[in-house]
Amino acid sequence: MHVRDPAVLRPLVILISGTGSNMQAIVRAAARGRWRERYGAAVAAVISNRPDAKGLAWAAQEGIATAVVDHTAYPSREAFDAALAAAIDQHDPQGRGLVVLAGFMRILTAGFVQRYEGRILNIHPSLLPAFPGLHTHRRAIEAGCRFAGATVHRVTAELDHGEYLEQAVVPILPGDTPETLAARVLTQEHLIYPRAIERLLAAACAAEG
Ligand SMILES: Nc1nc2c(c(=O)[nH]1)N[C@@H](CN(C=O)c1ccc(C(=O)N[C@@H](CCC(=O)O)C(=O)O)cc1)CN2
Ligand SMILES: NCC(=O)N[C@@H]1O[C@H](COP(=O)([O-])[O-])[C@@H](O)[C@H]1O
Repeated sequence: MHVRDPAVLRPLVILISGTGSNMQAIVRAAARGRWRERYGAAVAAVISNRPDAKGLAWAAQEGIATAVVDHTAYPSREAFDAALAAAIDQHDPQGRGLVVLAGFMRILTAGFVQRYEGRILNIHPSLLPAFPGLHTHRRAIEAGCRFAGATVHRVTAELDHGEYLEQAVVPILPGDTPETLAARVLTQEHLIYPRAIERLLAAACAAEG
């Protein structure tokens, strides 16, 4: 007898700009952790602002819906964000899911952030509040830091400023380059991002059923 898949009440729409290794870690964690059965959650789509994002092909091979909203095709941030929101809403028409930034490299407007009222997550490759913005690993090394890491946080209009949900710390080793440090941090990112998402899903289920 075919058992109907449980309804997806909480779609996860993942935004990427490149490799999408965090997206892949989330997809794997969702399957391994049976998020659909346990929380009514599933990765509904992977959307990129860059047509050449390698993560799109991986997601498509997994049978996940993909889309490109190319930021270079729009005259303003507001126009891009409006097109991005329309693409997201196709996969979460009830607005009950999460928008998961995973290596997504565009600053979102305040209007976009307000539209998703606290349902946008991001992973940032530093121990916030240290080193918001770009080139975090080079900056940490140049600052002589002994530790680096990553932060999962809620997205606000202010860059890399929202509530922290998870953090991971790694040592900066003698001779580290931005590339060697990035690889060490990325390993931890792949652990804390799925963990943060699952905690939010479990809490939402407990609160809403
Ligand atoms: N409103 C917000 N938007 C975004 C946030 C946020 O916290 N609030 N997080 C970022 C992710 N991010 C760091 O974690 C980040 C991404 C991109 C940039 C940036 O300067 N982008 C440039 C373009 C860079 C490029 O295309 O390579 C830009 O948008 O002009 C800074 C931080 C995602 N959005
Ligand atoms: N400011 C955003 C940012 O720098 N995000 C960073 O992009 C890298 C690649 O992610 P990916 O392998 O998941 O595409 C990750 O280290 C992520 O923290």
